[in-house]
Amino acid sequence: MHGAGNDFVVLDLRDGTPPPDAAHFRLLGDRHFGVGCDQILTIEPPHGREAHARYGIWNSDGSAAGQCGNGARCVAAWLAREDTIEDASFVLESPAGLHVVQRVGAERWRVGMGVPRFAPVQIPLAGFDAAQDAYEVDVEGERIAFGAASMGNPHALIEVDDVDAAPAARIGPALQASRHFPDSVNVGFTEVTSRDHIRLRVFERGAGETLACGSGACAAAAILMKRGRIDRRATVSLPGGDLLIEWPDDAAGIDMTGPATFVFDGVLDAASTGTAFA
Ligand SMILES: N[C@H](CCC[C@H](N)C(=O)O)C(=O)O
Repeated sequence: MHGAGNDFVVLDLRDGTPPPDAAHFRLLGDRHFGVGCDQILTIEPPHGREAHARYGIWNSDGSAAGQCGNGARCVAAWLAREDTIEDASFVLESPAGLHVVQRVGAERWRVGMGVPRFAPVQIPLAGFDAAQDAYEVDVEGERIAFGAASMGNPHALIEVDDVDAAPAARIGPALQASRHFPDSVNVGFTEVTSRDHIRLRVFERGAGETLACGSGACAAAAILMKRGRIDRRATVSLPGGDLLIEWPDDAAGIDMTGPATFVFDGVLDAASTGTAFA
């Protein structure tokens, strides 16, 4: 499946199949020796009673993640088809919490992504005590100014004049390796084009630059909305497609709306996980 070009292998593990180990996740994510994807999404029985199912997120380098916005929409679409869910909306559980998901079109879903967090300790961002609209650190001899937020996973955002010319492949890994981000970080580069539209590229933790990052779009919009740079309803244009982000006020959760597309279905051989995927 993919969400605006951010592609996934979805593993339905609700039959009790044990999740793959990190090596298998890396193999699944490998575009030459495996299936190939940015992240693997595991579907498991929920821990609580409110949710229909729980999803886990594994980057293609095998590392675990706390949130995946594009993945949430794909899991919702998978479950709606697999379990023939007729309800207009239902609840999913992720490592970041509970999310109401709602089909708003043939292949379009709205996801309640929760309240963004800005305290350095919640991101985590080391070396700063209190939340700031902008931080500055030295990276590779360059002074980098950025905003930071967590959607259940860490995000840094750098404003640029031309997003196409952003040094994502250089500054992305350098910021990820910085002592300021003990859990690494997803690095967004954004160009504000109007009060209700931004362009965004994201060099993701554990996957490199992807065609779209849902939690990154939420974090970028929240940082810019908090700075007063854009309105509380904005379109985020990523290389793989557009996402609509709505954040009525600082205490509210963020709603993200965007596509979820099936690519193919299959069953992995028993040597790997013996599980269906799409
Ligand atoms: N690379 C991210 C996880 C995937 C997020 C992204 N694909 C999304 O749609 O939010 C991390 O390690 O936090």
